[in-house]
Amino acid sequence: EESALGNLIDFSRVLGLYYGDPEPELLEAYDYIVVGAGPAGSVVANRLTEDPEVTVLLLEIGKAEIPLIQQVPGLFVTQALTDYNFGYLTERQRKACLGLVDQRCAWHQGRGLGGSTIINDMLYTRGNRRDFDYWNVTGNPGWSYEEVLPYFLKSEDAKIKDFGNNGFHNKGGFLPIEDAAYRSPLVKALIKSSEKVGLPYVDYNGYEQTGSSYAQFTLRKGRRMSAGAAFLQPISERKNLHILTRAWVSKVLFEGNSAEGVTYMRNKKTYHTKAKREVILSGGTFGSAKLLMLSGIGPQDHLRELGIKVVRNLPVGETLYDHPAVLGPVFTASNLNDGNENSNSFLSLPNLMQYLQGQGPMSSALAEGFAFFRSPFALYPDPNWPDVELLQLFINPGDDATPAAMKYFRINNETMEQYFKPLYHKRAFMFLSVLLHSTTKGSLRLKSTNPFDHPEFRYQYFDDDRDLEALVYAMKTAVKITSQKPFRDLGVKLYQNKLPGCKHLTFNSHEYWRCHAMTLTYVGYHFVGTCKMGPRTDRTAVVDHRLRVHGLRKLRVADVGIIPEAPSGHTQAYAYMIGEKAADMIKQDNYQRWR
Ligand SMILES: Cc1cc2nc3c(=O)[nH]c(=O)nc-3n(C[C@H](O)[C@H](O)[C@H](O)COP(=O)(O)OP(=O)(O)OC[C@H]3O[C@@H](n4cnc5c(N)ncnc54)[C@H](O)[C@@H]3O)c2cc1C
Repeated sequence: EESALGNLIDFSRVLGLYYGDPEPELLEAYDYIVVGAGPAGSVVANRLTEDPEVTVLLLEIGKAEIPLIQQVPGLFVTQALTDYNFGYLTERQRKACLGLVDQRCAWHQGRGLGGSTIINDMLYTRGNRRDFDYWNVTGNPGWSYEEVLPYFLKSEDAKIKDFGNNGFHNKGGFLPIEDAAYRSPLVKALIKSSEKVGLPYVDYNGYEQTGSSYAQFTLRKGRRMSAGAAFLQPISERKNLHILTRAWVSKVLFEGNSAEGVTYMRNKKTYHTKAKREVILSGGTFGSAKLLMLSGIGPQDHLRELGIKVVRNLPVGETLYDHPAVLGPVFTASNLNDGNENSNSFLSLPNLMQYLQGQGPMSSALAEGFAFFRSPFALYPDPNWPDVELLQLFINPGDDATPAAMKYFRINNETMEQYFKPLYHKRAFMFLSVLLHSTTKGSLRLKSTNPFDHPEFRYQYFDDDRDLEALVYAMKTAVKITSQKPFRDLGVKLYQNKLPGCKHLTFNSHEYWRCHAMTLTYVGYHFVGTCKMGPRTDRTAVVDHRLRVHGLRKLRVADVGIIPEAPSGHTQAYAYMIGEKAADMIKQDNYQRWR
């Protein structure tokens, strides 16, 4: 990350989006201070400043987004190689990431005005209605599906051809949700083939999630719409919102048990700013947990070990879930001549010309379609509550002649050379097999009291063997789906080359797929739980149902870190919804006017 070009020259000053005066004359105190401009923080800052009387300071470590590069969906994997990524790594894995460099997976996390939505894959999924009903009945009133749906809708400006008018979508919000402008023949085959194995074509953001579908994206006319572009840029004229980039918040300041402001560092100087009403932490699952602990809120033994004065003993960082995933299975498609053979054909002038008109493969996030279904290892008995997902991509890492994909996934040389490289001149594609309800739980702690240090992660993929078995089931289902006629017509065949490390096993056997998953482990990037929401009686909870930190005043957490269990969907939609709901709760609790 230190060597990223953007760290030496700040291109965002000239090429970045404009969100208002980048060096506003600061007030001594603001009504609200929001820490972190990811999707949740951007929504909170936007909604609270609808009232021109209310002042908000939004502090963000990263920089303005550069649309020229970051809004190109087809360049998705390269975004994580820039300094818009914190560049975290897992600890060395025992049963996972075996084909990756040092047996460590990349835990990319975005930073900048938009947070991870600047570097994410733009897939928009709301999970399952049962997630929210479960949160609601486990001590979080107000979070049932019926109660959160209006907040999903509030953000949304949907253009979805087949399902736009089914009652689960809205028009006119800040956040565009669109179909991809480009669809490969593979995703069409996915929908038809899934139907043949009993997975109907559905709006997975609609009434029921089980089935297959074209993905919906945070795109506008083939360009990425980050949270910054969607929620901050359009309100750049508001004088009551001050946005500071490159501002690293290092501490929340307390008087007794009441949050009174923050300390932040910017341009090597330290500043203190006061909050008259509240401090809202939207630093993301890792950022908010880290900041709470640095401020004395966390497990008291851990804080004392580091010499941090304890403000409140709470289980911050003690819960950490992800969606464990696998790169694969991989398939070849001998009858497919769609021009997406490899990076040579993909990064072509005709494709670039098409992209400029919001079309063609470069306008696509590379992932195209989903199938959501249940494995026999599902945690919850409800038959309509899928625990696994297949995400179909129209390419594979072997298509990339640049080091981008290899670095993004951390694929080691041996695996790249022997397994993926032979596919460069063949038309091949892959699935990502994803486990939604992981039972493997990890934790996050501080490495030191230095706010710039990465957190210490304790998370071992497949710690619970059930997670691995569920993923193997998903991979076998991918093989079943691709053996149906619509895929066969495209000449689709399972790629039979064995992975290094799995060569002693019979190809396509149960043991082989277990080995594949352990070798080519992928990360869901859906980290949740470090600031878990739950009632005071829940000894694992950090915030209550109104997102107030237990036992403290004037302090809330509003980001995906509050999600109590591994969710049924990718998490950006959750973040936008949490931001919308948090903003309303803050207004209610502060008797603030809103439109
Ligand atoms: C590579 C990748 C791909 C993904 N793909 C998808 C996808 O396709 N679909 C999907 O639904 N989800 C996806 N996600 C996940 C999704 O983007 C996140 O869940 C979502 O962005 C979380 O939103 P958030 O507001 O909670 O926090 P974040 O997006 O993490 O934003 C937090 C912000 O706070 C800032 N911050 C943190 N600490 C401080 C501090 N101390 N001071 C000042 N600022 C601070 C950070 O710099 C960051 O900008 C992906 C994530 C990644 C990393």
